[in-house]
Amino acid sequence: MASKKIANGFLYRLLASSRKGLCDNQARSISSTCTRSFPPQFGGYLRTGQGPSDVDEPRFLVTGASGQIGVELIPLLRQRHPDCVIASDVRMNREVTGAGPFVYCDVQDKDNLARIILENGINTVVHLATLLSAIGERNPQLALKVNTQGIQNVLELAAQHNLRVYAPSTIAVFGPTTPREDTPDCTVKEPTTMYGITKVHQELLGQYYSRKYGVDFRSLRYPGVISSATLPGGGTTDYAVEIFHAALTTGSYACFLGPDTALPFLYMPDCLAATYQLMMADSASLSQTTYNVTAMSFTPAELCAAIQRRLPGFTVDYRPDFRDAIARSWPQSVDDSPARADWGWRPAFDIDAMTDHMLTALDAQLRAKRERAASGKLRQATVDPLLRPPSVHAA
Ligand SMILES: NC(=O)C1=CN([C@@H]2O[C@H](COP(=O)(O)OP(=O)(O)OC[C@H]3O[C@@H](n4cnc5c(N)ncnc54)[C@H](O)[C@@H]3O)[C@@H](O)[C@H]2O)C=CC1
Ligand SMILES: CC(=O)[C@H](N)C(=O)O
Repeated sequence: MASKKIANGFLYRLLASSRKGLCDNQARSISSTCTRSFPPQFGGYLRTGQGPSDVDEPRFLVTGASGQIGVELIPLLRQRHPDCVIASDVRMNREVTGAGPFVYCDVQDKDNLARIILENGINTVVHLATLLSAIGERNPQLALKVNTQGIQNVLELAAQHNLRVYAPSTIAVFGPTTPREDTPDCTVKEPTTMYGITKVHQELLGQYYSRKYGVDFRSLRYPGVISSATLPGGGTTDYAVEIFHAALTTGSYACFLGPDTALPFLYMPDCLAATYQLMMADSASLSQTTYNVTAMSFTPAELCAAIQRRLPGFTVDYRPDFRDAIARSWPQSVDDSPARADWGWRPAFDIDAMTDHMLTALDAQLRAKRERAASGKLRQATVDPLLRPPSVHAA
């Protein structure tokens, strides 16, 4: 055991030195060869827990589980890893809490986080707790606190207890000085929002803990995520979800972005597929800790036209507010070729496939809601979390 640790420490130094000269974000996670140990001089509560990382089966703690991504990622993880997923948040969401264990966890409270992790034999943290871009601009101090303290606590505990960490990043790490078309992974990152600043901090910190302590840290830089199960939590890309609800309820929508503000997007089944694929990927295949992923790019006017082709009476009027300026500081499209090359990422939904499926899924939900309201019963719709349409990006 001792000699294995020394060998790993040596391997770590060797890898670290051979990585000099690479772009930071291209530097390979040392966890590929050093997943189960970290430098022996690391102190604190090292190895006082249950040693959960000695078992192969992942045991997940998901923070921020009541949000847009968590509500759909939790059922997928529970389907694949029965009895191995604990959801947590500072607010309850019946869709998450109703179907498995849920604990209250404010990610700013490191002791409580540590207690949940150790008492439940957690070896993998899926860190989703975040304040998004628009809500973050309304309360930048809170966004700074929650977003930076949360990831710092998670990574510290990961180093101390040998946990794997998946924490999504965002296209909000890019800013007005970044090339806006086909934005690569490794480029200028000078965001203008507090959310973006905290996510650059997260990306760099994850990379640092990976290199220095061997933490298996992985991240996807999501674009706007579109989904039908729950409303998004206060971002700039939320219009692309709200517009579908409006199309099926009132038949008109007041869009807070201008008609020609293009952004990249992912439909939730693709987001879940990418997330799970990266989390389960062989670490030897990963050449960086954070990857761009994308499936489509469109403007509000293009999305409106796609909906109008299916619902001809639908109308949109444009009332751009501060979120339009945020959106215009982000990429219009991103280059995700490293994700495709390293772990075989391929999206399945383009704008038409996504629009068809969103309208069908939301319509079914609205009907079910009306039926439930009429009968006074509570029933949950079940969806296949990794639903695939006829492949549109097969090449
Ligand atoms: N939904 C999207 O379009 C995108 C999401 N992402 C990333 O995906 C992750 C999840 O995002 P969403 O689910 O969309 O966000 P969301 O806003 O829907 O959910 C975030 C959750 O975090 C919880 N939370 C807030 N403060 C907390 C605290 N102190 N302790 C514990 N929980 C707290 C909230 O209650 C909420 O349920 C985030 O890291 C976000 O940056 C990245 C790009 C796009
Ligand atoms: C792109 C994101 O990170 C999020 N959806 C937001 O708009 O803040």
